[in-house]
Amino acid sequence: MRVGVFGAGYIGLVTGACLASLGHRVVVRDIVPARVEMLRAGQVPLYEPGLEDLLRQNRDRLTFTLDAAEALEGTEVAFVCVDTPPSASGDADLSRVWSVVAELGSAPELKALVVKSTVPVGTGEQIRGVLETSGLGHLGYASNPEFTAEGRAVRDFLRPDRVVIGAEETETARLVTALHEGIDAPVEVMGVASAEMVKLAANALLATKITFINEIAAVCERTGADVLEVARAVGLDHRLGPHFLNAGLGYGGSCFPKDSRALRAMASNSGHPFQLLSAVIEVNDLQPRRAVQRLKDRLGGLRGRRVALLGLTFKPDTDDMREAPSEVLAARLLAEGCEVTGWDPMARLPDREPWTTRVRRTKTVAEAAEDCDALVVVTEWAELRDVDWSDVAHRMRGRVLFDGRNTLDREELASQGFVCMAVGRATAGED
Ligand SMILES: NC(=O)c1ccc[n+]([C@@H]2O[C@H](COP(=O)([O-])OP(=O)(O)OC[C@H]3O[C@@H](n4cnc5c(N)ncnc54)[C@H](O)[C@@H]3O)[C@@H](O)[C@H]2O)c1
Ligand SMILES: O=c1ccn([C@@H]2O[C@H](COP(=O)(O)OP(=O)(O)O[C@H]3O[C@H](CO)[C@@H](O)[C@H](O)[C@H]3O)[C@@H](O)[C@H]2O)c(=O)[nH]1
Repeated sequence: MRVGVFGAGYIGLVTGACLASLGHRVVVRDIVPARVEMLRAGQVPLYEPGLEDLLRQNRDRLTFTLDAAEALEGTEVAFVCVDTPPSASGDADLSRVWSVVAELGSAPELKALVVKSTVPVGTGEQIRGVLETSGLGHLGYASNPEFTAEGRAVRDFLRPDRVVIGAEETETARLVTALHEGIDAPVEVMGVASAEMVKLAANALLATKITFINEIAAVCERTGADVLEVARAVGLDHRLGPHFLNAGLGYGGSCFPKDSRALRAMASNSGHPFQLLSAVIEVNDLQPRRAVQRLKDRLGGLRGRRVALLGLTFKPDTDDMREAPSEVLAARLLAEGCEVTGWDPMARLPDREPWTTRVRRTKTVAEAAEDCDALVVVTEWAELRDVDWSDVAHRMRGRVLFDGRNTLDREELASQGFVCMAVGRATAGED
């Protein structure tokens, strides 16, 4: 089939490359000239494991354009993969989705519009109404939410737990199902509103699970229990499962924070105060702040202290800094009068943020740690396992290591002289 993909970001590029690998001809359209030029030159404007190879292997079936008409020429299905960031009110900003809808114009071969972007429930119905009034009522409409996680997006797309297709007409559901031929996963076909809700509900539940274990961790710290032991045994209950029970510095990224706020706003708009979700959002906002407070207590104040943040991205294996807990940590530490250094192998730092200009970024962990009072592991990059920690310890003026992801071997670190703080666990290496 010939497919047009609108948006060449994380989801658009992964969708385009994966659909091409399934044998479809794909035109990817973006509005940023530099992005399209890079893609045409065979470069990938973002880091996602496996994506560059997949784009290269399928370049015969993939083209990139700035021109909406070119993306629609001969196209049977148009995918909307544009960003839906939070607006000031917390509601999702759908302006980019509406831009794509406005661009559809007359595309004689177009059979269906498929929205992959995460949108509030009811968006599909609104779009269908607009298509109807603009003479495009013959187009099929589907919601096909995407569940890939960054860092494993290609694998998630090609081997998902399920494919969700929301469509009101059988023909559209059949068309979108056919596009996924070659993917071995259950296909759940349902109404458009339900499909839109599945995406928001899944993200909210995952965010709640993380927040729940972070709350348990806080109680563990006060009572002598160890959250790793607790989470492991709790997760063995097949009704609960072991996933998303890693206590840490809070969830970040382009989805959980934005989608939980959007679901809360949507619920409020419908007259239902989603109190559980409000609590999740509040607890998560506090999580990195709590870590700064603990560090302050440990160091006896933060003014004049030097602290290194190890890992800046919201999670490993991505360059994405959207809503990364490191931002709050850096901003808080700077506000408390610390000097802050930062190490990350991949982060694309937003150059307009005031905090990024005040954090000295280093190429190695050892450089970041030079003369520091404390280190904070913010992102559990695999590279941290290969660090020569005894060398790092000798470069520091203090010995505190706050493992914000419970990822390092704290007994070994303690034997090298570190005072190893953790989330939901006792501090190791105290005299
Ligand atoms: N990133 C993820 O892991 C993920 C996972 C599942 C769902 N989603 C959802 O998918 C959507 C896209 O997320 P993303 O992370 O890929 O965003 P992104 O910001 O990485 O990419 C969006 C792209 O769309 C382009 N764009 C904006 N307006 C356009 C237009 N009118 N026509 C064509 N292109 C346009 C932007 O220039 C940008 O390149 C969001 O709704 C997000 O919530 C994201
Ligand atoms: O046990 C855990 C698991 C995750 N996190 C944090 O949660 C955030 C999100 O992690 P993850 O879910 O792995 O990454 P995303 O790429 O944001 O993917 C989520 O958001 C996407 C966008 O909607 C969805 O498609 C995915 O299914 C969903 O997992 C990160 O900051 C993680 O550090 C924890 O703190 N503890």
